[in-house]
Amino acid sequence: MSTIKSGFISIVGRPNVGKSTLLNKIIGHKISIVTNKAQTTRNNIRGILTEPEYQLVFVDTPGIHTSKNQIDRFMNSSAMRSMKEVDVVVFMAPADETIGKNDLFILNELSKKTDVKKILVISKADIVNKEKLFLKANEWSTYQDIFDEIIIASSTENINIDKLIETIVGFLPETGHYFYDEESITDQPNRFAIREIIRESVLLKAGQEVPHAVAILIDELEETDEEINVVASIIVERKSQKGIIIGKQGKKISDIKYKSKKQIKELFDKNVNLELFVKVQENWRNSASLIKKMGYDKDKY
Ligand SMILES: Nc1nc2c(ncn2[C@@H]2O[C@H](COP(=O)(O)OP(=O)(O)OP(=O)(O)O)[C@@H](O)[C@H]2O)c(=O)[nH]1
Repeated sequence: MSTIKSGFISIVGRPNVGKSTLLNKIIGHKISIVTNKAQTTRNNIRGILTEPEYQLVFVDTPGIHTSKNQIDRFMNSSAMRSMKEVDVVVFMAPADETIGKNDLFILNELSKKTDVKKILVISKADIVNKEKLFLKANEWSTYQDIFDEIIIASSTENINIDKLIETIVGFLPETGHYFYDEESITDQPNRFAIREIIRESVLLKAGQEVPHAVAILIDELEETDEEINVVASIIVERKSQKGIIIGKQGKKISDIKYKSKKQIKELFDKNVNLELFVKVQENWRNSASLIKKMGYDKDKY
C-alpha cells in the first residue's frame, strides 16, 4: 500500500511573476481561501490540493507573495521564518524578464536554506520564442546549484504544470496522513475558517499550558443571512488538558469563546452564536511536531 505524502509549500518571487495564476492553476476548483482575518500570527493557507496519494498545502509567505514593496517586507523576520517552515519553496521568475536585484536577493536567501527543497520555475514560457527561452534557461543555469529542480512552465498554456506537481510531491515526506481533511477544504471553506479561528483562540489563550495537540471539530454549523450558529468541540488528549482549557470557574473557555466569536463575527459580518465543548480523546493525533509544522509555534506569541 502506498503511503500518503503531504507537506507545506510556498511560492515566492517578485510581484507579477505569476504566483497567483500558478496557484490557481494547480488548485483549480479546489481552492479554499482562508481570509487574512482568520490567520494573524502564522502562515496563511492559500490553497490545498488533495489527492488520494498526497496533499499539498500552499502557504503564504508574508511579504513575498503579495507585497508591492516586496523586498522590504521580505526582510522582515516572519517571512524568513515562514520559508523555514515549509518543505518546498517554489521560486518563480518570468521567461521574458531579466534577472533583477530582487531576484538575486531572494536567491541569496534561498541559497542559505538547506532544510527545504527548492524548485525554480521559469514562468510564462508561452510568451517568448524557443530561442529566447533557451537563452533564459542558460542565464539561470548560473544559479542551478541553489535548486533541486528547474522547470520551464506556463500556467496559462498548461505547460509543465503536471510535471511541477509531480516534482513537488516527489519532494514531500511520507507522512501517512493529510493535514486537513478533504471535506472541510472543498465544499465547506466556512467550516474550515471557523475551525482555524477557534484553534487559534485556544492556542493563544491556553497554548503555554497545553501541548499544541488540540483538534477542533465543528459539530454543527448553520448559516442564515443574519447569523451563524456554531457548535464545536475542542479535542484534547488528556483529562488534565481539559481542565486547563476550561480554567478556573470556566474563565479560560469563556475567554476562548469570546475571542472566537468576535473573530467569526468580523470575518462573516454576522451575529454569531457559539457553543464550545471540551472533550478528551487520547492520542487523537500523536504529533505535536505536526502542529508545530502547521505554524502553531509558541515562539511566535
Ligand atoms: N502569458 C502568460 N501570462 C501569465 C502567466 N502566468 C501569469 N500570467 C500573467 O501575469 C500577470 C501577473 O500574474 P499574477 O499571477 O497575478 O502574478 P503574481 O506573482 O501573483 O503577482 P503579485 O500578486 O503582484 O505578487 C497576470 O496578468 C497574469 O495573467 C503565464 O503562464 N503566461
